[in-house]
Amino acid sequence: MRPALQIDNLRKTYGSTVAVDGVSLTIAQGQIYGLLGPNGAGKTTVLRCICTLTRPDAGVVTVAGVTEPRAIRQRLGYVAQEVALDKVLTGRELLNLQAALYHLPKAQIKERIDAVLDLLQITEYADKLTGTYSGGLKKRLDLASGLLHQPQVLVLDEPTVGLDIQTRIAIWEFLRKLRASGVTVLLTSHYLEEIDALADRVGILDRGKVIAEGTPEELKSKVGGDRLTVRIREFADRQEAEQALTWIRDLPFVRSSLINAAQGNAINLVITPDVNAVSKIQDILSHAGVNIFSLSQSRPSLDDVFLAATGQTILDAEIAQAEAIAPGKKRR
Ligand SMILES: Nc1ncnc2c1ncn2[C@@H]1O[C@H](COP(=O)(O)OP(=O)(O)OP(=O)(O)O)[C@@H](O)[C@H]1O
Repeated sequence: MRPALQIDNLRKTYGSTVAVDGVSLTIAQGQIYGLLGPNGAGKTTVLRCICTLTRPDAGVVTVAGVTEPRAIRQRLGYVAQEVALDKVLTGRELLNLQAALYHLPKAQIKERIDAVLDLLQITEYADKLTGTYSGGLKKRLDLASGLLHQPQVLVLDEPTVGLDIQTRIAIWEFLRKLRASGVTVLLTSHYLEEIDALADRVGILDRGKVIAEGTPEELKSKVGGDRLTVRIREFADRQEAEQALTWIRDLPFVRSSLINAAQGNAINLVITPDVNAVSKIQDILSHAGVNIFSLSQSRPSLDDVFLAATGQTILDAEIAQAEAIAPGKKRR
């Protein structure tokens, strides 16, 4: 079957910054595809190139078989990370404006607006000013707006950032329903669990390149091993974590170890699965007089996939990026 979306060797630079460095992806119809990566990895730039809002320096974007920008826009809906809603308009007025921008046939406009309001369950708010909307309601209106012209592909940039957990789950459910109706969804997120829960396939971006691609299960099983996290205290200092690590890093079942600054200097171990590792480590550290705040074993996560490919966790990559932009200050 023809892919819903294909990107070949996309490249985009801003001055000396290479935002997207040769990205190629193929997304099958009716899938939810997740693009994961730390801040600054190039996710938004990839989406903007796909949606014809940014012209790439090189590469080809094909949406449902077409490459011409106007034809792409007809087949694709885009919901940006933050949409500046005009607060003096009602939801319905904004959708009418959007319908005009998409040149929807006049006879169909009311029916389409009613349909998307119903789909997003916001009919009762449609005639209220958007200035009074909550964050979740605004996002639903954005989604309604992106779906107004019945696109085959819906592209969403961080659709749940800043939303409370109930609203996030409601949006996940909605995206699953959309997939079931045959719409292809491409979304970015730096919430690992969101991509893991939602995406059929995932592309992990770092510094403008795809560093891993596949189903979440494939990617996680490829990195292999179980994860064991030891926390000496909730926020340990690095030195005491390093000291504790000397007691355990040479155990036969420990494959690799690191001290995770973003997790309060927790000790992260990759271990051979199916060993009684937790109790062994507990015994050794207790004998050594090392305090244990928590000790847990888990299967690899998508963050471990990122870690295996780049040597740092997504959060550490974001902290490093923030430091590079404004030394000594946090970006978010
Ligand atoms: N218009 C622009 N002008 C200059 N540099 C830009 C521009 N847009 C993006 N960049 C740079 O390109 C790189 C990739 O940015 P992009 O926004 O695509 O990343 P991202 O993964 O979406 O991150 P975020 O989650 O923070 O939006 C970053 O280094 C960013 O600073």
